[in-house]
Amino acid sequence: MDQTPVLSLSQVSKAFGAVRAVREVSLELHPGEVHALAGENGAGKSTIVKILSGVHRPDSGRILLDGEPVEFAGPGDAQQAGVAVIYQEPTLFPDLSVMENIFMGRQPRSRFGIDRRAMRAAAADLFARLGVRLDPDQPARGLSIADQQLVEIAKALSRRARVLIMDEPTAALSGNEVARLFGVATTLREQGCALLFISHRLEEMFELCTRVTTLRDGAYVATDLIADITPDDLVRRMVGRELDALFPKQETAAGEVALKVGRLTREGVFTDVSFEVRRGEIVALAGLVGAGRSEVARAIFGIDRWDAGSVEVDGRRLRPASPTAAMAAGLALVPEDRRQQGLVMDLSIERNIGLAGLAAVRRGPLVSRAAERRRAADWAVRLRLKYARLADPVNVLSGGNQQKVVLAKWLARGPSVLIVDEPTRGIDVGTKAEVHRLLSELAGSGVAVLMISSELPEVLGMADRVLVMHEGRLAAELSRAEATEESVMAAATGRSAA
Ligand SMILES: Nc1ncnc2c1ncn2[C@@H]1O[C@H](COP(=O)(O)OP(=O)(O)OP(=O)(O)O)[C@@H](O)[C@H]1O
Repeated sequence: MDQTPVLSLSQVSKAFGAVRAVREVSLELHPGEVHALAGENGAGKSTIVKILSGVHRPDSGRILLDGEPVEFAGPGDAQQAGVAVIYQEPTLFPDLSVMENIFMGRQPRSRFGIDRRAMRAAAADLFARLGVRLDPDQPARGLSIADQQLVEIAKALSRRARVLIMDEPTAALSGNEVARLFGVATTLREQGCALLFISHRLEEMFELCTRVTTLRDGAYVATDLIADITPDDLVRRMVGRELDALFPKQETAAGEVALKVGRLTREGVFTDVSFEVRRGEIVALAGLVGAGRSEVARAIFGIDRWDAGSVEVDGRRLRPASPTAAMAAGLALVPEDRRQQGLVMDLSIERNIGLAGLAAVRRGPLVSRAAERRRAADWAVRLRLKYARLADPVNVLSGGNQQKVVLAKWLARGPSVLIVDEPTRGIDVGTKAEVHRLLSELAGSGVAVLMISSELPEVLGMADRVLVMHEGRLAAELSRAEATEESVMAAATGRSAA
């Protein structure tokens, strides 16, 4: 590439105390390219994003804008320079309309005040440029995450952003929404924007990106043309070793029914859901985002009430709407939204892992700190957690490593029925295989596992049976042999009868 990059980093380093998050990393973003930033959990990707967007200042090294050194004293400076970040879950003002969110503080004015007609036209124009349909007058409240991201992208465009950074934007999107986002990204690239794209899904990097820069343990590994490398090459660059099988599913004989859900209904959310999970089985709950899978899980675990039906664990009926009763019966739920439901952010890693399983480390009325620490250390190794000290608060961990702490917290409890909602979302390829092996081992040891997953390869690779939900109902039950990409998608989109 002979043009000058719009934005680049040269030999940039950043440490947090003893943690050297980014070490002498260089990165060039050219107009008209989608550049992937790859690396395992804790490799330093988000730190790079924060340096590019003016949130963190590098300890050493330079940021160059159009080839000239710049300093971003804060996010405002980076924004001024045309750098915009689209986060996985944007934070719009719910009570304002789509167009007010876009033009916040910069509304077009006429002699009589804010010119709503001009604002509406400008918003419509931005959406037309992006090739998407959204109503400028709609309130932001109630927009899907995918639509909220589009509002953020429109906002960035309206500010004439030249560099768009997307930090794991696809993690919470459905297949169609990902396709739409990729369409928008391609349009922006063709219009001359530079895009930096972060994802843990290899296929996405290969579909969308032109080049990829890989980080490992904060250090720069390589920048490659996507066309020149294979997914295996990329994994090797990220992990620094060969990977074992990604779906190490053990064959197990199914035992007694451990979880029995009968005609469970929550009005307006899901209807007449019945199924069983036996000891030793991994049953996947598949379906599109919004089909009601997480809602069923939350109701089973007692977080949400249900209107009709029953849940039995080991033959005993559960008291509705009581997570305490569910836990006492041997049920565990690893929630989808881990930050809000899974962790106490300013408590230490070891205390967070200990939280759900206090009984196991309790001697008399006291919790043994030594036992808690040993157990936390043991799980940290098993899940390849990247941390400085177990006494550090979980909020200093990278996003993916926080996910691992939630997993550890529930796995450490030794449940008899484990419900995992998107167990590997945000988790890097190296650890994904590890999590799959753990789930498989747990099932092998007699745990009944109900796994909600939007990743078809994970569903097909791990499940003994696949239940598919469509619009709040079970649309199909498929054996491991019957479950294929086509059969699951057909049921998930309502194209096949139960
Ligand atoms: N504010 C902070 N204080 C202390 N350590 C931090 C802080 N922010 C990041 N770190 C550490 O820096 C390292 C890199 O973290 P970063 O969030 O950049 O990783 P990442 O590649 O984005 O990971 P993931 O894929 O899990 O999101 C991690 O070890 C993390 O714990």
